[in-house]
Amino acid sequence: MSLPNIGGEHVDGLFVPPFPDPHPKKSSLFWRFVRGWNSWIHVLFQKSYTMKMGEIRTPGLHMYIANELSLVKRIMGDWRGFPKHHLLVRTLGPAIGNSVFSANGDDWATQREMINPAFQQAALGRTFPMMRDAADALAARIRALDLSRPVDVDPLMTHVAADVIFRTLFSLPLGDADARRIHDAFNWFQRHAQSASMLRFYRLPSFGFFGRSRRAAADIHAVFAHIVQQRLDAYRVTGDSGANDILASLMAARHPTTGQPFSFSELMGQVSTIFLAGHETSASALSWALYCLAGDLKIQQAARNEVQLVAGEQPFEAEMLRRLPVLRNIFRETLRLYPPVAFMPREVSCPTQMRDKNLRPGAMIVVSPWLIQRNPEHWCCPHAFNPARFEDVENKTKIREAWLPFGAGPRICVGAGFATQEATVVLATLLRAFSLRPVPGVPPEPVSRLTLRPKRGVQLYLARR
Ligand code: HEM
Repeated sequence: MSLPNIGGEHVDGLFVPPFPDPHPKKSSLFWRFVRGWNSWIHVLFQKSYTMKMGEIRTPGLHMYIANELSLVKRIMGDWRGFPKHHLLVRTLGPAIGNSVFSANGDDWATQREMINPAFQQAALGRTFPMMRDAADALAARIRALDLSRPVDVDPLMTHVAADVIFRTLFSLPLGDADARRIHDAFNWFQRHAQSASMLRFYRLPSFGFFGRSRRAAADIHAVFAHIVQQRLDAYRVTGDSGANDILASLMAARHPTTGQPFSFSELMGQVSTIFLAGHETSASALSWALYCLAGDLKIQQAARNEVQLVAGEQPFEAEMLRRLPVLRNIFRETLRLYPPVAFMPREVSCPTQMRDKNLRPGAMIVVSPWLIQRNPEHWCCPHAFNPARFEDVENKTKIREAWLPFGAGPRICVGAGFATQEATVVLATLLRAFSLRPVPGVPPEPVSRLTLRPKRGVQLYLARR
């Protein structure tokens, strides 16, 4: 059961996009189960947004939420003391195995060291033309649609984000059929993984949900397993990685002490992680950014003017992106309002005191960008879409500490620079080619499972320019 959305309208000259109206009081165990079945953000109540630390008990889990910024810093900075929670690791297992997103301790540190080079500045520069090609292919796909009707931009954003990852991982564009297969399979995976998690939190049998999430994950793997196998076989024979892409960098990576490369199954784990962590999140951010731009025509026009001033009708170049501050702030503000990873669960590894609470080993402690980034103590008019807030130099420290859509500390998103470059080129391409208008009466509804997505897509009118 979901709460009514509020927002989707202008208040005091600012566009307030939709979010679930928080419950006045903490719900009972039963209602938390019912609401959490589909979406974590629908379990929240009013005080969740301002409390420093909260506590929730279910039959199978003792959970805390840490909102106070000093606690957030402590938790996110201590990757040994607060590893990824084993329930999250188990939920993600079928999709990403033991890879850099889910590993803990020294194993994580080694994996991170091995994948870092694929995302460094030089590598990012190499990926730019592939991102631009994917953005151009997206604009062509949209031009071929019947634009007299509303368009659901969400599957289009999933397609372009998956295409960007496909091109940068494998130097190959992603076909329409595979894009659809991935979109459907990951939605299916998220739905069943969410249900399986809720059942575990309540110590209930998983009723086959875990098995169904495994099948969905296998469907996604089938799209690229043969590519990884062929490239690895050729690399093992010739020593030639065959291209200058992320897969080449992963095949060339060596364990810092043993000198061993990733095995095929380790490589599949890293590729799946990069593929899923990299496209779901970016797709979500892009869909919400387009919705917010459609909701505020003035901001939309300001961003378009900036793009036109910097690039005119020329093809985009990487250096141009640095000269698009309005667009960059639109992306930041979208990630503030709709952080694709809304909750980051960690595990308490040894007895710990936090505020007035004694945390026991095994408890889950959650840091939530969704809550912190909508807390009125950190952000003025927290639910309003106001990209200009990021220009406020007086608030720089607060912005740095209370804005964490990419996480924080040593486990911060390895793809943050990649995602920013990708979103900027996709949004700039679309703003130059189309104008965007909302469809009255159908505001999107955010739901939060593994990632935060619009429940029934994002319907917009797009018109050629
Ligand atoms: C808007 C887009 C993105 C957002 C909001 C985002 C968000 C995040 C967050 C919050 C984390 C940390 C999770 C935690 O600490 O529990 C994370 C980790 C990660 N992200 Fe992203 N991400 C985005 C795009 C990408 C892209 C494009 C890639 C790769 C191409 C990527 C790859 C990863 C990986 C591999 C990790 C695990 C890092 C580690 O644990 O060492 N992400 N991301």
